[in-house]
Amino acid sequence: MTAPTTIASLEKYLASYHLALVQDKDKGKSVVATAPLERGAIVTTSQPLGTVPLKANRHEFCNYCFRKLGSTATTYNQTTPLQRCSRCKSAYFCDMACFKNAWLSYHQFVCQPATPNNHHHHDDDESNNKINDDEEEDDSTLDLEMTERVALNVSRFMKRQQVNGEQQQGMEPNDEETVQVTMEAFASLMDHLDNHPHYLLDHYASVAKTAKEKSYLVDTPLQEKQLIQFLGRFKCNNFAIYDEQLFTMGEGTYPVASLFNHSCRPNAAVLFDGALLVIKAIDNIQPDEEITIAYVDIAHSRTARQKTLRDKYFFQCTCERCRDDNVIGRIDGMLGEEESDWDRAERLLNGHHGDPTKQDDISKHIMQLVEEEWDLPVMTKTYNRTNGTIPDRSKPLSLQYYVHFLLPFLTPYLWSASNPAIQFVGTRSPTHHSNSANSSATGTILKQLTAFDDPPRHAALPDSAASDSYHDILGAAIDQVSTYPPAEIIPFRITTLSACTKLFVDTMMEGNWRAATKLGMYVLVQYSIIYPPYHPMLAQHLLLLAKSAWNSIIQNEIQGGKLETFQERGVRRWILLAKEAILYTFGKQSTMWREVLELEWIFIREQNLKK
Ligand SMILES: C[S@@+](CC[C@H](N)C(=O)[O-])C[C@H]1O[C@@H](n2cnc3c(N)ncnc32)[C@H](O)[C@@H]1O
Repeated sequence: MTAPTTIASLEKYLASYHLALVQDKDKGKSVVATAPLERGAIVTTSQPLGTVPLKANRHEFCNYCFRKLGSTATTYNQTTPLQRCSRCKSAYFCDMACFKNAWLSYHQFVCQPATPNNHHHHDDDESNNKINDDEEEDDSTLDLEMTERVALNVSRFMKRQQVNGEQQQGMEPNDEETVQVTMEAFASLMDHLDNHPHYLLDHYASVAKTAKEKSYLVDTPLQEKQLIQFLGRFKCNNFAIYDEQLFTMGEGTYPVASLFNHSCRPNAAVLFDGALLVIKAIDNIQPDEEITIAYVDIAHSRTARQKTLRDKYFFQCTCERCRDDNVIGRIDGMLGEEESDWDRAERLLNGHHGDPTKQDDISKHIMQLVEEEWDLPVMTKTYNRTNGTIPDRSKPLSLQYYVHFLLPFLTPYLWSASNPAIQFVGTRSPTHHSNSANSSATGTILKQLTAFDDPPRHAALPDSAASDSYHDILGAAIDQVSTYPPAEIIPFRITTLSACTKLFVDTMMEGNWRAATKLGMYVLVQYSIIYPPYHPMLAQHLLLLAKSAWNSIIQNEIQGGKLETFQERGVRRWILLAKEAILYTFGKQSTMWREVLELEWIFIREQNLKK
């Protein structure tokens, strides 16, 4: 009746992906590569031991497989709505197949006939209050639901083991994640129960008690003590399940993926294929190198990241981004601190009386710059790679100068430095759209990237970035901007980034594409500094920026403006970089891949029409 104490099947599973577990004195287990892994490669996949959809939006996706309608290329035009469980009226599934799977695995136990209180049919929930109620409920019930689902799976596994005797360890390598593999990984996870604060331990105890009293768990050999241990593991191991737009849909217990340690400069990223978690290499990884993922959004300041890592995961991060002895570590000094909870509370209490350091006033100020002072055609012509101009060093570097000064460092040169296969040869040949099914994925993209009409590197600005190394280019960019006198709104601060990301979304929603493009260019500069080049956030952002810039061109033409080559060049570069990044992250099966191909197709067609 005990959990697996061996990890033989798990190790065999990892070995089939060229991975090994090693013991690290500070981190516990670590996953290392045993063979070179190419950027874009699947490091491993991980099956959920339990998933819980967020209550507030569980009507938007299948609660079993976590696919949204139309989320895959093949089902894009499918209009069949999700099917709602007719009994509880609060769970949604793609079809009978998903419903049956969910029913067998957990839904038969947790499905309660609908009452006016637990009835969550979205169409009936018109009032805002109702939706808020749902959200509050999420926090208190999510742990219980996760405990129930995981406990059901674990006890089922234990029962099967009793019947079959101890699992026979086959000799063959297992490249499939069997239940045995998942269970071995789960049993090996840290729970940090010695570190959790008292109020959480009390919460775990009460959740465990409630779960154990459920009719379907009362007779299992699992004790409350073990359920408390599960809850401890959930807290420092579980994943948010998100969609392609990176919106959270739910939470999942993924034991195999939980073996990977954290870095604020990760070399791998977590993506989801429905409810299957996929870890992908976002950089080339060498044998013996540790594979890391980020547990927190690395766009946060060092203080904020480290606080979450301490409070939720109980460790002190010492990754390269968290140290000051290297270029990546200098990013945090540049970003500074975000608005603290205290500042925010004070701002809400006191209103905001014209203090330009406060977030709302920052936003107003930025919009004024974007709408009135930032002349995109003039700036692009002034600060480009061929003519040698740099912003006046005696004046503060305001937002638009920052963007036009830094963009040439970062895209394309930072990209080509991180991926030698990308070359900017300065040819002016038109881009050929080749998408033949049998050409290799990367081959197609790289050929197109060489068709950039950027000038060759020796003609490029700034000179100090003429080095081939990613770190040198980034270091030079950081050096350059720190020599300017401080601006009223300091462009490289994290507070400016958060204001601009919000404004970028707002202006896109308003259809103000010209402003959105400028804000998007600023966000691209910051993301290029903060995220590794093939990070999913960068892929997603490049696509949004390309779309905004394209819409801006169209909007301008409708209003009688004339098309400028610099605009086309920008859109083309962002489309190509988006393709490159999407290919290595979300992959060719994703909606994003289809979207970027569509955008490219429209773009090329329009260009050809004008010839
Ligand atoms: C999801 S688990 C990762 C696997 C874990 N090392 C193990 O042996 O089970 C998260 C825990 O691993 C440890 N950990 C992860 N990343 C770390 C890092 N960069 N430095 C130190 N400890 C880390 C922390 O104890 C954290 O709570």
